[in-house]
Amino acid sequence: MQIYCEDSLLYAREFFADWGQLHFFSGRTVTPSQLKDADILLVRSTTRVDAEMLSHCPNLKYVGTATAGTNHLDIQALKSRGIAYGSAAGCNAIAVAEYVVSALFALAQTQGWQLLDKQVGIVGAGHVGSQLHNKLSALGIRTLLCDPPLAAQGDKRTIVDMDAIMACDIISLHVPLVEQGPYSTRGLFGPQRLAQLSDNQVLINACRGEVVDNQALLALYRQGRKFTTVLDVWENEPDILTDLLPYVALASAHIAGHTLEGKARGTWMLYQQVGELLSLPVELPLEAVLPDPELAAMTIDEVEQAQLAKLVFGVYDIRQDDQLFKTQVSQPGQFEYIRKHYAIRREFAALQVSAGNSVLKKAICGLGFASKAANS
Ligand SMILES: NC(=O)c1ccc[n+]([C@@H]2O[C@H](COP(=O)([O-])OP(=O)(O)OC[C@H]3O[C@@H](n4cnc5c(N)ncnc54)[C@H](O)[C@@H]3O)[C@@H](O)[C@H]2O)c1
Ligand SMILES: O=C(O)[C@H](O)[C@H](O)COP(=O)(O)O
Repeated sequence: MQIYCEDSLLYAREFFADWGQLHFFSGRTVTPSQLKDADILLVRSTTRVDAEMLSHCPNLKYVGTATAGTNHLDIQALKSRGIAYGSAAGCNAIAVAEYVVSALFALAQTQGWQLLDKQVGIVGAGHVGSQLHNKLSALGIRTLLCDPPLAAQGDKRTIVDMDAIMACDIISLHVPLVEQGPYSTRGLFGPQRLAQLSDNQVLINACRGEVVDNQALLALYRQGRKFTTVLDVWENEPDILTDLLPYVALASAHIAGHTLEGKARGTWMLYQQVGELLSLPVELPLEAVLPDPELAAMTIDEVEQAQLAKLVFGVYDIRQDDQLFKTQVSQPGQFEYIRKHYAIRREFAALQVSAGNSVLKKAICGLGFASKAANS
């Protein structure tokens, strides 16, 4: 079996090498003819799989993306060719939620907030939005969820509309890129909605760049508007609007989901899908490939913002990504370079925390850290 795999799939060799001949390719530069022998095609978000590409691959039985987003796959073309396809929904939801948590603690320090005074509006209450809601709720931070498609499907949680979201102190976007229809998200934050933001509001985009109109954002900043933005994703990646950089409080190279666990889980989910599709033995558990974390255990004795910030930054400090991005990304090729050479980042669960009492332990575990037994 010929398995063609984008070179950014972590642990592809460990999971797939026993099942066939593995061939690696580079996502942005791959040409359809390179994939002509593929039985199985495994990608991440940087490989576009469209009708033209599929027309060169007569043997293709399965296309999988080790990512949550699927907007780089032409689902209609896959269906009309009868090719099975799959994604890794939820693989990196913890990673993105922890990116946002780190952003909130970083902004709280620079802007002098108490996070408990803030209300966070979460747009898109799927895997990422729900993780974020759970983590913030564990700390007692108030959240609102907006997800009209889920509301229409009868989701039992309280779902608010965009007017309620626009009144929140912090707005965090976690929707897929939807091009058309009643729930389209392209330009969800276009010139009008962006202009409604007041100078003390925060907008976070860690979903898809095209959900926020970057030119409109730049125009508002140039007019002197002062609201805060955190951008992990950008319109037209990798050729992004670098003029925006000086105005963005925290900026990064579409790495919100790039924890080791998130990437490994994505590849492992495709391993499960191919195994099931072709009745192959699925024997390798995810844990078998993950290295032990190198993080020391930490102790906390109070649910106090500065102590929590130390824990969060001990695992992931978004300010380092921001600094690297802002100093390097304007040079040619650097957006992709930063992504490809991203440092190893673990999830909060990799850090064992000793907490002083049961209330604290509940908050710490709810945020995602592992709890260290008092006597160990
Ligand atoms: N920056 C990153 O590294 C990164 C990592 C993971 C996911 N993402 C992006 O984030 C998106 C969300 O990820 P997820 O795993 O939570 O996906 P998901 O499918 O679990 O959840 C998305 C939610 O958005 C809702 N939604 C769709 N249209 C909406 C609209 N117009 N208004 C409000 N809600 C709407 C859906 O009903 C769904 O519940 C992905 O599609 C992907 O594009 C980015
Ligand atoms: O949709 C996703 O899962 C994320 O955007 C994902 O982290 C993108 O990462 P990439 O595939 O580009 O490495």
